[in-house]
This record gives sequence, structure tokens and C-alpha cells, in this order.
Amino acid sequence: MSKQTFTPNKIISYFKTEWVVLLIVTVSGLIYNLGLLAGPWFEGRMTGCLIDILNGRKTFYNMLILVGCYVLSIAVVQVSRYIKRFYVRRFANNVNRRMKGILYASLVEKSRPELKEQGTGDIMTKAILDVDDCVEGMRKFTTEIFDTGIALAAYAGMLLYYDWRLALLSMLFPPVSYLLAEKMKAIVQRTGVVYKEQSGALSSATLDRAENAITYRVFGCEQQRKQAYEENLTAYEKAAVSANIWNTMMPPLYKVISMTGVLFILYFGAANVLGTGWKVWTAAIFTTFLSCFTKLSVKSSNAAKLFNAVHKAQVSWKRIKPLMNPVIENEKPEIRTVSQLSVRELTFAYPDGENIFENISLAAKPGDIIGVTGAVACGKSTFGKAFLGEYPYQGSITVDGKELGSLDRRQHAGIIGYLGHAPELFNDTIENNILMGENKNVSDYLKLVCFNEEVQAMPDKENTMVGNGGVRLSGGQAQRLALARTLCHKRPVLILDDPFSALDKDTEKQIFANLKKYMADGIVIIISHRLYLFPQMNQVIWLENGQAVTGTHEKLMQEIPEYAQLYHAQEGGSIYEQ
Ligand SMILES: Nc1ncnc2c1ncn2[C@@H]1O[C@H](COP(=O)(O)OP(=O)(O)OP(=O)(O)O)[C@@H](O)[C@H]1O
Repeated sequence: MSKQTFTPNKIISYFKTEWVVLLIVTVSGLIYNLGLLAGPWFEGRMTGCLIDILNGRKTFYNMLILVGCYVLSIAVVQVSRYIKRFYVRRFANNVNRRMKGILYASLVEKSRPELKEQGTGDIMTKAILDVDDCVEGMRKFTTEIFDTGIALAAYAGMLLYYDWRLALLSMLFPPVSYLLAEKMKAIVQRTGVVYKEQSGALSSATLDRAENAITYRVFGCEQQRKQAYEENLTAYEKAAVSANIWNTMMPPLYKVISMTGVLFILYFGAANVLGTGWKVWTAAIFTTFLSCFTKLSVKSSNAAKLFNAVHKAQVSWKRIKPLMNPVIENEKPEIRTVSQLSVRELTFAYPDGENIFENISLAAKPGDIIGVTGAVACGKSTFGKAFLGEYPYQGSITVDGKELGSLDRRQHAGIIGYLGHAPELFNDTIENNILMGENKNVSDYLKLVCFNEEVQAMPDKENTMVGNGGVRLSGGQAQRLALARTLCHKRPVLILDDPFSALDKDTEKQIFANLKKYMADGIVIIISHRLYLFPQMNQVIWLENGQAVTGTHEKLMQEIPEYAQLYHAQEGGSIYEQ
């Protein structure tokens, strides 16, 4: 099946894609299930043969041939069963992998605000539990369509052939177990949903404790958090127990109901053997009939189990379906040059919030470095984030006349480079954190950010593992590593949000000088609280009370007393200076 015709939000597409595997499952499943009929038939024959041997009509040799054929049929059945199971498992693994891949790609596509809104724990649960449940339902369906569907039809045919009245009478019971399973479906579904929700809440609570462990410890909130966590855990346990009870309690009951027909077979079957029933049977036929019915009942209880698994899968599928979007084929950024950046009357508000800033205008060309500053929480970071396109904005941001908001993801990523407050380092080597698959000389970028000497002094140099989120690095090292990554993946417009906040003044000056040279053909916007480099900026944006003043450092020194005051305070060695 070509990738064009694959529709990730349609279950049937997953079956179609695996058609080769499913064909093998079908062939081996048919051989296995039809071969199963040989069991009861041989068992009846062997009973008959035993009676004949006792009566002197047959010899041990006849029995030996019969047993030999029986064993052979079992061997064929078991080998086909093995093949079928192997390929059903392969089908499930392939689908699981594919679904998780699509889900992952779809999550990556989502904007960070959307992800945060949905809750990380909930999404993790979706990604793992729901896909697993859904695929398990598909696996059971694929297995049982043969193991149950075909086998049931074959057994029922055999029973009807030997005595249709007794067959109909005894076969009344399995459907009762189906109906019961159907009735129970709502409870199984409901408890399943509650279990999933609690599982998501527990994941979130666990993440919260892990991420904020130090804060809770330092502020003496451990007990309180532990209690909140325990409450989540208890709710999760209760939900898990309830879901499990309903899942596991019912199948044995279905089995008992299905097997009730045995009582009729014992009574009416015995009458048949004695010649007083609806049919005249030998002991061999009696055994075959009984054995066939037992197998049919067991199979029909499997059908009931299948109902539960499929319903559970439906619940999971409903939850993940909105996330099963077509995978983006090529996400490599489309890098291009920019000769003009123009911001006109840019106004921004977070959803349902007031304007953070209004009517900011600015024009920049390659080689420009623009400083953004202002009071605490005046909207500096928000101004930088407006370039990420995570939220809609009013006014316009154009690059060479093209509106940023109208570009697709690849075009956007090819123009805007961004380094936020969080370094977003992953548990890999320094080199891999910088290159991220690019084939470049890592030390060039380490030198740019004045980190090369420190790295060379480390025992594993560029191959040093940085730990999750860069925990094995100091704040300043993590910050420079993140900056090296941003510079390695150079874009014509770079937004750097407080990139030097953890560095000393001399290092900051040196990196700034390197940056100026390196980005001579690009535009850099630096958001910062520290102003001693601002005289070197081509333009400065001063943000205050939602309004912006744009100009050179000199102009702002003259026109904005707060700016001048802040600059002089830092020059004189205030608390801002490190
Ligand atoms: N995701 C968000 N949703 C809603 N409001 C937000 C969001 N992020 C920030 N804000 C609000 O926007 C305002 C500006 O925040 P922002 O982080 O842009 O300020 P800042 O000038 O960078 O702050 P700082 O000087 O502390 O770095 C603040 O009032 C903040 O509460």
C-alpha cells in the first residue's frame, strides 16, 4: 500500500498495510482451525476402536495407525498454530510501532502551549497505554476471527450433522454468554475509561514530584506533596482494581453458562447410545459429540472475551484518533537568506488575555543586532515568542515581504532560529546536543561560545554525556551549549532570550563579539536584562506598560529616563552586574 493511500485515522488502513502478514495469518489460521476438527473425530474413532479391540473385532495394530494419524494431525495443527500466532504477533508489533510513530509525529507537530494545556501525563498515557490497548484489541480480533469464528462454525456444523435437535438444544447456551458479555460491555468500558484517566493523573503527579523535588524539599512541602501523591495513587489503585475485576471476573462466568449444554448432551446423548433417543449413536459418536461441544463452549467464551477486548480497544481508539494525523514526510527546514525583516504595529495577547504589548514596529537588515529590554514581566520573552508562531498575533512580521504567519513549518523553521530560557538539552553527548545529526566540526561552535577549553579538559571531551536536561553541566555551561546548538543551526533571523544571564561579564563580551562576526549576514534579536552591551546594538527596543520605544542606545539614553537609569546602575556595578 502506498503512503499516499494510508489514512492514519482509519483503523482499516492499518489492516490494509499489513496485508501480506495477514495473508499468512489467514492461511495458517484456516489450516489450524479446520485441523482442529480432526481432534474430536479421532477421539471418537479411538474410543470406537478400543471397544472393537475389546470385542475382538480390531487389533492393536489398527489402534496404532489411528494414534499415529492422530499425533500427525496434532503436529500439523500445532505447527500452523505456531505460524499463525507468530504472524499475528508480528502484525500487532508492526501496527503498534506504526501507531506510536504517527502519534509521536503528531505530538511533535503540536504547539507547546497546546501540549501543556492537555497535560504531559495525559499525553504520555495516550501514547503508551491507549496504543497498546488498541493494538491488543486488533490482535485479539485477528486471532479470534480464526480461532473463534471459523472453529465455531466448524464445530457447530459437526454437531448438527450428528444430531441437529440435540445440537440446537445444547447450543442455546453459548449465545446467552454472548448476550451477557454485550450487556457487560458498558461497565467494562466505563471502568476502563476511569482507569485511563487516573493513570494519566498519576503520571502527571509523578512528573510534578520529580521535576519540582528540590523546591518541595527546600520549602518543606514534602509531606503535603506526598499526601497529594498518595491520594492520586489510591485513586489509581481503586480504578485499576475495578477495571481489572470487570475485565477478569466475567470470562469464567461466560464459560460456565456456555458449558451448561453438557448436561443435555449427557442425558439425551446417553439416550441416543441406548437407542431410545432422537438418533442412534455408537459410543464413538457420543464421545465425538461431547468433545466437539466442549470445544465449542470454550471457543464461545473466547468470543465473549473478544467483545471486551474490542470494546476496550474502541475506547482507546476514540481517545487517540484525533491525534492520528498524517505524518509529515519531509520536515527539513527550508533555509534561505533574508534581506529585510519588518515588524509593523505588532500587538500580542495570550488566548483570553489582555494585550501584553501593542504596536511595536521595527525594520532590520542583515548584520543588525537588536536589543530588547524593559522592566520585569513587561513582555520581553513574549515579544521573542511572537516570532515562533505558536500563537496568532495582530499587525505583521514580514521577511522579504512574506508574512511569517503564512509560512509553512519548514519555511518558518528555515528562517527563524530561537533560543529560549530553557536550554532543552537531551541526555546525549555534548557533540550530539550541538550537531543534532549535522555533519560539522563541533569545536568551531564550542569556540564561538567560549566553551571549547572547558570541554577539552573533560575526560570524554565532546563525548561527555550531559545527563537529562543537561543536569551534569553548570548553568553557564548548559547555557553556552544551548547557544552553540542554535549557532550551529544558523538561521537568517536569530532570537536569543537572555542567552548570557548565567555568564560572567568577560565571557559575555567575548561571545557577543564572536556572535557579531558570525551573524554578519543575519539579524539577531537579543532579549536581555543586562545593558552593558546595548551601546553596541544597532537598535534597542524598550518595553514598558505594553508600549514600546524603538531607537538607538543613544536615543533611548536621552529620551527614556528609566532606560538611562538602568544602564548607569549596571555600569556602576549594581546587583545586575556579575
Ligand atoms: N503562556 C502564557 N500565557 C498567559 N500569559 C503569559 C504567558 N507567558 C507569559 N505570560 C504573561 O505575559 C506577561 C509578560 O511575560 P514575559 O515572560 O513575556 O515577560 P518578560 O519581560 O520576559 O519577563 P522577565 O523579565 O521576567 O523575563 C506576564 O504578565 C506573564 O504573566
